[in-house]
Amino acid sequence: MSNNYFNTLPLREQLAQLAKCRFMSMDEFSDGVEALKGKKIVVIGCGAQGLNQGLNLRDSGLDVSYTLRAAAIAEKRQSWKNATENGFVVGTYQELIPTADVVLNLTPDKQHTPVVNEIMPLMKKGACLSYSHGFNIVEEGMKIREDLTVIMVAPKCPGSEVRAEYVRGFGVPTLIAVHEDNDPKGEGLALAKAYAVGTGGHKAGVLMSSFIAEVKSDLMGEQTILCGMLQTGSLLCFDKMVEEGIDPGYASKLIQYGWETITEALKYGGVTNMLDRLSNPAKIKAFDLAEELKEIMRPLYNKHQDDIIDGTFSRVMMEDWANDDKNLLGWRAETAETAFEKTPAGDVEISEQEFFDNGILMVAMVKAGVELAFETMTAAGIIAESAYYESLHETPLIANTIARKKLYEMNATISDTAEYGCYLYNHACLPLLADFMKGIKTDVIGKGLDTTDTGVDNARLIEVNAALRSHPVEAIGAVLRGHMADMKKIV
Ligand SMILES: NC(=O)C1=CN([C@@H]2O[C@H](COP(=O)(O)OP(=O)(O)OC[C@H]3O[C@@H](n4cnc5c(N)ncnc54)[C@H](OP(=O)(O)O)[C@@H]3O)[C@@H](O)[C@H]2O)C=CC1
Ligand SMILES: CC[C@](O)(C(C)=O)C(=O)O
Ligand SMILES: [Mg+2]
Ligand SMILES: [Mg+2]
Repeated sequence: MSNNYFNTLPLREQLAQLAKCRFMSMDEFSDGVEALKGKKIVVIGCGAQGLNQGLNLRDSGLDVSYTLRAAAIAEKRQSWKNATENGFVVGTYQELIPTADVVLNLTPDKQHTPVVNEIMPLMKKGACLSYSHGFNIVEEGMKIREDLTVIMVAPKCPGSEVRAEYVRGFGVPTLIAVHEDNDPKGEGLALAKAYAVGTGGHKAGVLMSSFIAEVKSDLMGEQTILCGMLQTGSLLCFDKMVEEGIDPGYASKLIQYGWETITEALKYGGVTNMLDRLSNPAKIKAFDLAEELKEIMRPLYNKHQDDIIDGTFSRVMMEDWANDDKNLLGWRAETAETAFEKTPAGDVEISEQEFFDNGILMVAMVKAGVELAFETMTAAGIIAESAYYESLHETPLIANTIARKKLYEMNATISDTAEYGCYLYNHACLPLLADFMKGIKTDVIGKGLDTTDTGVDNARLIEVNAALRSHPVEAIGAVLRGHMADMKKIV
């Protein structure tokens, strides 16, 4: 029976845990991966995070092997292929867990309780168990053997991009935590820091966080701006363009590659830079559309955050787990049947600037989603640094997956937990924006403003520019991006 750990805490402790967030300076990682050198790291699960984190850790000089459930080995499943084709040792729980110094639990959240109950008896005394998301500890109240160290190293990024950014010589923002109930030898922090260096996270930024702060922000970011907004925006923008007579192939390409292009500007220079890429009339138009979108969607963002904080979201999702993922699988099938997903990107040239000029509504949706998610998280007690990584910085990393193979790739790469939350949001947001979309024409999605006159009212432009620059996500973003010297250009 799950026992929501967060809900057992007094408000005072809940607020303290939500506010746990300290940006760690680079010199705190001067020991590199030393704390993990010579230790046997055994990863359970070779999926999105498992494979990509393992590749990074091995490239960082660490001893990594995979333990998979017997069926995965016997049936040579994709996870077995992922591990063996990349030259990793693969073994059963009985073969590898007893020798492990550190076990990385990178199985789906739905499986954490049975998996941890199965492997815990096999773990040697004083070993370490690691998670990349706090759901099992916080939302299910999992209790871990007292002699085991429990840590979390959570990349704020889809598994595929954890690897891609590492290979580029960069990394992805990462939250680390040591479970206060399980740090018997006081080595949890050293292990978590070495693990973060091993995945390359220290090059992008690492926050000293808590299991609670990570869960309550991660669930919010993934359900709203990161996956939900991009899914809803893709479907609404595509259908509107086709309805208005835009070539479906062009519409498909503008969206599939547009999110990546416009959010690359976001990654480098925040919301301000993204809007500065528009002409002055288009910037003002995008600003006004975003203000309208924020007003319409704010109650939905608040509901998602409220349901995450009080455990309603987790309870409802776990009911679906108990019902064999009926909703998750149904919504996944529905998404596959959408016109956007079924229309290949056309063989048409779209310049980098054209994605901005013809995607004014997409720019507005990203602005509205990033700002709303940031505002809602910080209002719920999440600290600005964490909210920035979970809203603004991760959006382009999700957009990279859509550029590869549309919503299919995004939903296949993110966790099942995130996918479920994305569909939940999409189901609520599509009807919520129906009236708003009635007023949308091709000047803001598909064709661009039909004027060559780029004149604007000075006072209004000054007001818009000041508002852009004064949003709190911009201030914290400038500081955190200042630590991202190794960030590499993707588009
Ligand atoms: N996906 C992402 O980008 C992110 C995920 N996370 C977190 O990382 C963790 C892993 O998620 P993710 O990488 O998406 O997972 P995936 O669904 O991509 O991979 C699941 C892996 O676990 C194995 N597995 C599934 N069920 C079981 C089971 N009952 N027993 C043993 N192994 C099992 C699968 O192997 P097989 O089915 O072949 O046996 C596969 O190897 C989660 O806690 C998630 O919240 C955190 C940040 C981002
Ligand atoms: C955005 C979804 C995510 O939290 C992630 C990639 O960070 C997940 O759970 O997959
Ligand atoms: Mg996440
Ligand atoms: Mg997540």
